[in-house]
Amino acid sequence: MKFFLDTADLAEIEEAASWGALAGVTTNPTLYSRIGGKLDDFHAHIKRICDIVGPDCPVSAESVAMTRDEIVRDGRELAAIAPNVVVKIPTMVEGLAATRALADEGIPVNMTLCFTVPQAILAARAGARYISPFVGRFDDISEDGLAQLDDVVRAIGNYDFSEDTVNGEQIEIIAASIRSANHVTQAALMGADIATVPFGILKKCVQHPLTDRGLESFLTDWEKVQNA
Ligand SMILES: O=P(O)(O)OC[C@H]1O[C@](O)(CO)[C@@H](O)[C@@H]1O
Repeated sequence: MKFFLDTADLAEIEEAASWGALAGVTTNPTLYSRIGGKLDDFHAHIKRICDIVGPDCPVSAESVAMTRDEIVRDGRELAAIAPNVVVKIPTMVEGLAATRALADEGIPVNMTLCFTVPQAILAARAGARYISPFVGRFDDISEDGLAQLDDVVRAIGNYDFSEDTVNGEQIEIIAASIRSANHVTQAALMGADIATVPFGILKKCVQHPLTDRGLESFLTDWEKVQNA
């Protein structure tokens, strides 16, 4: 499984990128608004993210347009920002149609707001390169977000979508709306290709109390060696 960072915060992206294990970034309108993002700076901001993570890390930037033609226009503009931009499009009829059009132009799409297996299969058939089932938001309505993610991973794994995607590339499932390190564990056990995680959760994925305790005792014992 790969780790993507789910944020629009440049400092968080810089720090996570410096850890050496970051494979991509996802943003959405809420995350951009949370950092005080302005409309006329949006493209420049996505470019800054692309520059930080480098050309091998996909950066998802979301279209908020509601019609096929507007989404396609938005998608082309977003894709022109940098070669690693992935256009994020909501799972809806106009979004599927726009995904097909963009995929046919070789532009990768991350189909977002995906909650069910039929939605995921339609996204795949429309040419999406990434599909983002939401875990936490499903839990929020007293459903089982992890079970739903598992269903999507298995259903997509049942078929060959290489004729549907850009250049026959393999579809990757992004476990999204991740709220805990355990969500990451379960997503990995299910075989989700990617988990996109907020910075706070990424830090929790690194930490463990036994690691801290073990480190403390190793340092204390090493002190003793030095003073022996
Ligand atoms: O439910 P949350 O925590 O707001 O997460 C929403 C999810 O939507 C996304 O836009 C999907 O990629 C991610 O940015 C995020 O993981």
